[in-house]
Amino acid sequence: MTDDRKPMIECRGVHKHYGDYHALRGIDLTIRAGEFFSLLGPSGCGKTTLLRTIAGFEDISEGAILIDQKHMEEVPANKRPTNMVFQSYAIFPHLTVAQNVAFGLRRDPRGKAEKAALVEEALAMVGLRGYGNRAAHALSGGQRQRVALARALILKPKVLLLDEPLSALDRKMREQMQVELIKLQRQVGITFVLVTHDQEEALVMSDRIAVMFEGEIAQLDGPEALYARPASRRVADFIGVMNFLPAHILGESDGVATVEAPGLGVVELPARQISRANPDDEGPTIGFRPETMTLVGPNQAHSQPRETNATIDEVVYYGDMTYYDLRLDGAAAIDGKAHTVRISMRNVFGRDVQEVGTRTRLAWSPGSLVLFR
Ligand SMILES: Nc1ncnc2c1ncn2[C@@H]1O[C@H](COP(=O)(O)OP(=O)(O)OP(=O)(O)O)[C@@H](O)[C@H]1O
Repeated sequence: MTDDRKPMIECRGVHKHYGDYHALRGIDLTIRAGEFFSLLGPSGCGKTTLLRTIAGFEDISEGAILIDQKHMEEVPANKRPTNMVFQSYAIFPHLTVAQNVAFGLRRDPRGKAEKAALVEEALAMVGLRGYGNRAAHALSGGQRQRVALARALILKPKVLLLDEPLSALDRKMREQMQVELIKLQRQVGITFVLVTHDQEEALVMSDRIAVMFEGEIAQLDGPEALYARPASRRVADFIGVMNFLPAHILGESDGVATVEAPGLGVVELPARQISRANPDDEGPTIGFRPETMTLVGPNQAHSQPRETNATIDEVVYYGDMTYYDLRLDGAAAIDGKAHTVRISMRNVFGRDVQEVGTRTRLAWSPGSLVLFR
């Protein structure tokens, strides 16, 4: 899919050093106008640093950052067309909700009545219409974060930068706010850049995601591509659960690799299922997601092209789902190791959860495999 929306944020060869520490190592990135973009990675990977350099809270050591096609080198944070929402809501508990939101307009020359109307509009946007006179200290965590959002949006920035804005909320509230943030972003059309270490949150909310490790972007893709075709084992491991089996490459022609993997036999994988070379990886590996293979009962029909016999080693019941750890038949024959893989099955009415020790069949398709090489 081509995207002809204009670039809103461009990072060109951005490096950041803190003394001897090299926190950003050559970031090249274009975020388009109106995109919901996430920076995702483990603690310390540099995602917050990157966000803060875009905001202008940190200088960069090398490279360039452009916002709305203008160089930001000489532009201080308060003159950039960006606004930031922090993890800790940073609202003033002794002020009312409306006073907190109006704080975003403190340097704005408009009159009192006009400002009050803008405050009302911003509160309506975040679902807090009529809350203006409440005391901020009496709000719930989710409501406080809405106030912080309203305060950031009232200035109508071109870019909203969000630094783990939902991480202080409990799970239910977080999921609710995720959906509301998506709706809000569509409604206002502002470019959102979200920093998160929560892969599920990034998948749920983003148009595109940059996965970062150690100051570098490991992969930049849409959620589905990132999940289905991770560029390396490390990305695959960070985004959800993936099974890995050592693979033996028997041959390759016209971009199609013929590969043997323990328990799976010989498969042919086209180029789109082969992930780019990655220096971290140890030897060729086959990967697949737990939900791409299915347990089938002794007489049960299935429509998958391939089948492997297996023994159930472990069962973990989650209510809506069950995870099964399986030992694949024939797996040990190849390298003498018993390879276990994890399969997830949605629990449906009328289908029993299988027990440990049960012999079973596993139905699968080569189309769900990824080769890392
Ligand atoms: N002001 C600073 N001085 C020195 N080192 C810093 C400074 N700010 C960040 N760092 C280091 O840079 C690295 C990246 O930090 P950053 O906060 O960007 O990571 P992160 O991916 O956002 O992680 P987290 O989710 O834990 O905040 C870390 O190792 C951190 O210790």
